[in-house]
Amino acid sequence: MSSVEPAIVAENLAKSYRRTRAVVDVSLRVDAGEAVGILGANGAGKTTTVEMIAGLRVPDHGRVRVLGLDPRHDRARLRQVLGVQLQQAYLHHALRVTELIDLYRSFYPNPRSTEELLSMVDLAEQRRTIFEKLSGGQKQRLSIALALAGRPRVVILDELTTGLDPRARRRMWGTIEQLKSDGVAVLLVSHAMEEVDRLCDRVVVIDAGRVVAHDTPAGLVAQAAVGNLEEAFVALTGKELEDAAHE
Ligand SMILES: Nc1ncnc2c1ncn2[C@@H]1O[C@H](COP(=O)(O)OP(=O)(O)OP(=O)(O)O)[C@@H](O)[C@H]1O
Repeated sequence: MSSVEPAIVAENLAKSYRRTRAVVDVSLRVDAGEAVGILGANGAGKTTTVEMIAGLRVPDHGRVRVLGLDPRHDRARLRQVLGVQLQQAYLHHALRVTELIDLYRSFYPNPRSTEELLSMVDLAEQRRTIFEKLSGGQKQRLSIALALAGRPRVVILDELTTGLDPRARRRMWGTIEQLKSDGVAVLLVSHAMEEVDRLCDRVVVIDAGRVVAHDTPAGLVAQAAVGNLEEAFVALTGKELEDAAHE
């Protein structure tokens, strides 16, 4: 594998659920050490896109490679290099935080230590808490720790900080910046403009299953001739980011 190989390449992805065309045509690329954001209104096709990239859904059309691996055929090797945090984590409700972390660590040859993971997501005090007793934000932080347990070279994060308080959010941003400087490739689905602006080198704007813009945050603002990323999003898609209004 050459060092210039992109971490993620997705070409012309499409996926329909019965009559819903969730993803019509999405292409994107993420290189090592960069973060690429996917912005889109509710139902735009963001989660479906990242699920196809992670190998959790089979595309109707298109091609995905993650570090040169085909998610459908190289599943076992992919699991060693890819960390995925999805919106709904299906975790064993009766296990304690450290039991879940240690379970995930056991999947990898050289995992992060339990202490490092607890500290990265600020859950040291909850180490003995049973999963179902965690708050929503704590559950989310745990799912991020689990995604990072195996020192992945590629990370997919769906709604990284939605529902987290400002302190936890800043801490997660620091974690992502550290991952980037360690050469990890990050694909980030977000509704939070401030987060995308701060963390993402490039942004893919999706509307109704298609890429409508793909540029740096500053490039999108310039393209739309507006004052900030949120205004650029509205100008490019004609939609508000619903969730952003509630943050
Ligand atoms: N399992 C499914 N079965 C049927 N339709 C689905 C399924 N998952 C998603 N959809 C539909 O596909 C479209 C895209 O959904 P998707 O979850 O990919 O969008 P999203 O951009 O991630 O939205 P959100 O911001 O609300 O999470 C929506 O119309 C949604 O209702």
